[in-house]
Amino acid sequence: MKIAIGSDHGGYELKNLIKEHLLNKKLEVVDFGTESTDSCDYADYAQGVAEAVAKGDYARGILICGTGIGISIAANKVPGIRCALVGDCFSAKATTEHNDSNVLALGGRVVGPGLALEIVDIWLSATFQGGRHQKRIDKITDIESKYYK
Ligand SMILES: O=C[C@H](O)[C@H](O)[C@H](O)COP(=O)(O)O
Repeated sequence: MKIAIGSDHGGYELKNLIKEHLLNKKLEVVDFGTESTDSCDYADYAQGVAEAVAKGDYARGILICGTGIGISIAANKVPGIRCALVGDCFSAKATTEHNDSNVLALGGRVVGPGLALEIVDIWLSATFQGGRHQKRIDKITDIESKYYK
């Protein structure tokens, strides 16, 4: 599985930890930046990762900023992206099973490293359940089509 990962300065340290964790699991991970803790703008990294996932170049994306909020808002502007901001294990499983989220957002200043890695593992290993959930995702896509021509 190919995973695109990106962060702003507020998520930089957690991003490195997650990257190392995924590489140890022999997953293919490509880092879309940022490269340091110097102040930068989360929208730039959200766009890079979200567009790469939407194009189909990567199966999943992971985005981290200070809270996870700004970077998830930005990612969700890219058509085809279902970015879920997650801070607990129950939601990590549910958002794959129910929302088929293709991007995970985390808050580097919110969740500790242990919980963050657990969330990533649960999110990646859960399976989309389809059925009634697919119908609901189709309705999200319908909303997108109304605004993005
Ligand atoms: O939603 C936005 C993110 O949490 C940013 O990481 C945060 O706003 C950056 O804040 P600052 O520029 O004060 O480090």
